[in-house]
Amino acid sequence: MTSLDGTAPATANLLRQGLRNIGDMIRIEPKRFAIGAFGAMVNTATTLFVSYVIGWVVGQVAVPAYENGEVAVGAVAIGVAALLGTSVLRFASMCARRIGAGAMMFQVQAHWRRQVTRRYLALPVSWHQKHPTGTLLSNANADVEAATRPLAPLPFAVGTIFMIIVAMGVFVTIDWAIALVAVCMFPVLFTLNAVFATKAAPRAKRAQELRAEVSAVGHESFDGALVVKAMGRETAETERFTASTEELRDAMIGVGRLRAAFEPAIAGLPELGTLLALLVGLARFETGAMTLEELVMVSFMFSVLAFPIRAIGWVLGDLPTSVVGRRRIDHVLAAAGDMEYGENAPEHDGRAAKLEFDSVAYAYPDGTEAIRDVSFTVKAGRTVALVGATGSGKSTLASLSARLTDPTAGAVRIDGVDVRELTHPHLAATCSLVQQIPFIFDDTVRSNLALNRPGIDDTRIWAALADAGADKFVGDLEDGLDTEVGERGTTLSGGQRQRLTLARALAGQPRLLVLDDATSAVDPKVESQILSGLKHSSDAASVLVVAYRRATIALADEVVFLDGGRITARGTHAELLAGHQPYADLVTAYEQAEAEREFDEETTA
Ligand SMILES: Nc1ncnc2c1ncn2[C@@H]1O[C@H](COP(=O)(O)OP(=O)(O)OP(=O)(O)O)[C@@H](O)[C@H]1O
Repeated sequence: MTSLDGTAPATANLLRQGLRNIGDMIRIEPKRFAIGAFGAMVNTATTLFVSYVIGWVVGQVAVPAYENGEVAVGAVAIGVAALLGTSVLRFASMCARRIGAGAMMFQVQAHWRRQVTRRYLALPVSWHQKHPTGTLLSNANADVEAATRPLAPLPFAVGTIFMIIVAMGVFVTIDWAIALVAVCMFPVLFTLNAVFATKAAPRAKRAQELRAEVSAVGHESFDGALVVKAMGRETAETERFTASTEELRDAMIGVGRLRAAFEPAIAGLPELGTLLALLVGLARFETGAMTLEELVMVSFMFSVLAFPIRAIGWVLGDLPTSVVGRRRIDHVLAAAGDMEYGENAPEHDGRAAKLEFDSVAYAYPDGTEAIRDVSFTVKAGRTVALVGATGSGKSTLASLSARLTDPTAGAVRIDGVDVRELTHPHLAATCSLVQQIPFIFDDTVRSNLALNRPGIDDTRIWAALADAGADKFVGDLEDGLDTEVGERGTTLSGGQRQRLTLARALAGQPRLLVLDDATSAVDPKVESQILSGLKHSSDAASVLVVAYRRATIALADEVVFLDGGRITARGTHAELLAGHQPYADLVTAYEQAEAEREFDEETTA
């Protein structure tokens, strides 16, 4: 596909793209498609055979009975046996058709969903920042379902095409005039489809966009449910959601109306064909060009074609939506900006790692220059505090340390190796970033800490909990490590959640720990205990900590002071306090804010 942005495909391309999409999906699930298509073909063959049997019974039983008044019992028995046998075969083949179609569709859906989510995980943070979660959910659900919609009726439609080909062969051998009537049906069928596709494609595109929008609005409203409630914005949020769902409803009704006009027209075609075939057949019968048996058989064939031909209408009717869905999936799959990992996994002795920033600059995709010419080192086993006013670039530096993103200039090195050269497992095992907003999975405490990483047993989990100051509260939980913590850890306090995410990082025994304001919700005394414990433990990791509290900052071996994305001062806390006024002002302001907060808490308690 040339365009990957989910735009409405031109009508001329739609059929080609839709068929290519179907071809791709058949290549994904050839066996299940083969089962469904084989079932459909056997089913249509039995349907055609019934036409033949009925024609034969009319010729061998009904006509002699009418003319001579005698019933040929043997012929009746053969007819009944043939009809019963084909009924059994029809039942079995219909099962194969339906099972093959359903299994194929769900397998292909699972395939696309895996591809899309794998891609999401490979794409950089900058890509995710531009794509709302609701839209991503819509890509993985609504778009995947839209792309695979033609698969449900596909084997039936393939069987129908087979049926038409066989029927055409029969018509041609019986009489050219009857064959002509059948042939005339197909140009009408394709003209109808072209008209439908022209009108449906832009509507289908809009409907898929709106599905994504509804999903994004819904996700945001549910995610921010507490803010919505606290601010009394329920009505406004409901109206916002209602507006987008109503637009989606109208778009879907628009597509439905078109289908409602298209499908009956397709279904009506064979009925018209049957009528025409009867008229032409009668005329040909009277001239002696056709026998009565042939006339009955041909009329019956036209009438049994009426229903299956709808399956072609269903597939064609789903094509515009499926092409739009597939384009939206391809848009995700083709998204660029992968973070390639290197091949280097240097040997180490398990002791703390050295982190080095060498003339690092970073600009966000929108052009905001967050970091400029930053150089400093966190020596092995040392603690460095990053201090700076809001927006000075602290979180950006923390993200660069853990390689959530790459610098636009300069290099970040761990133990002297550029982080871009390290393998992903090596980097993940070496460096742990703990962010201010903790993310807790809807699972047990144990699973949240271990995250299926090898070698993390209960002993290590309890040790990590102790280092993070979380062992006591986890020990007090009714089910201990087996306690389910709810979605995003809703059953825990903010400070408890932060301590669990810190313990999760520590359980992996990283050699470099990056704390981005990761203990802000923890009591200041406990925070100091945790950080001084980390600093003094025997297997101490190097620590880069974004800090706001004086006690935390004072624990650091060195302070790096950031202003507007640049380092404007470095030294110990005492040196900067005495010699760098902007630093002294900021730390004093932090201290006052902290004192006021504590006073407020004490007076409200
Ligand atoms: N996703 C983003 N896209 C564009 N600009 C961003 C993005 N994230 C941060 N910035 C900008 O980069 C600069 C540095 O932001 P950063 O979050 O690193 O600062 P910070 O020192 O951690 O701030 P705070 O103390 O408020 O957390 C700011 O000007 C900010 O507006």
